[in-house]
Amino acid sequence: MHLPSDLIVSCQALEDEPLHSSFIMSKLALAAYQGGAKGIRANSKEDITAIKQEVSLPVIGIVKRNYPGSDVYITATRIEADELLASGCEVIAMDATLAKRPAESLEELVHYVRSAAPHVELMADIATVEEAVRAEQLGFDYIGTTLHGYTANTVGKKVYHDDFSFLKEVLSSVTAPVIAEGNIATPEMLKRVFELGVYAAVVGGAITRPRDITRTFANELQNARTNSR
Ligand SMILES: CC(=O)N[C@H](C=O)[C@@H](O)[C@H](O)[C@H](O)COP(=O)(O)O
Repeated sequence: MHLPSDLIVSCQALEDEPLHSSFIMSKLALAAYQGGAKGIRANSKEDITAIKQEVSLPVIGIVKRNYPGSDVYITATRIEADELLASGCEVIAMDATLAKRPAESLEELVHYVRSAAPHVELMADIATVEEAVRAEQLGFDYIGTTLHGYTANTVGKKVYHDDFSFLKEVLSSVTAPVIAEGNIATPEMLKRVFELGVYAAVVGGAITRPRDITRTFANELQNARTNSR
């Protein structure tokens, strides 16, 4: 397996984010590496190429792109898969929800990548247990909880709710390695998901999105001031 059973740090900043820059993502990846990350998750061929010049960690690659008429935006079609195949990433992650896709079916996309690059592993970004089970049937190498809380039928849910009850359900429903991803906000949460039996965990915003981190501090202060009035 390309990914170690360890901490993976997501280094992503979209166009509307202040750190949007492949150079900055490469330095965030370096900081993550120096801090102890054993893998990186990154968006776009450009970012992955820059990151690969800075660190030699395995990379989970995605391409986020919106298509009209579909909610699927993480590696939605073979166009994005081709970009990732050219990026040199070790693992390609893709939306593996049951949502309507803009082009080929999930099964076709898996088959396409498998035939084009048998050495590249596949991670399924799922939102429900049903999707996790289907992803296992389709032969994904890893199943990630990435999209739980981000699809129409799971909106508002968080992976950590109820002592990670969704994660526990996924873990008991599949035998493929499970990756906890989404809203892991503290080292204690990271420790907990490994206790529960995940193979690996991806932490993003809590480490690499300073605007969001600042907001948590600012909001806490704001709330304290409001409550003391
Ligand atoms: C839902 C979606 O599009 N998630 C994306 C997937 O790659 C990223 O924006 C997240 O940062 C990543 O999943 C890590 O999660 P968090 O940043 O919460 O630790």
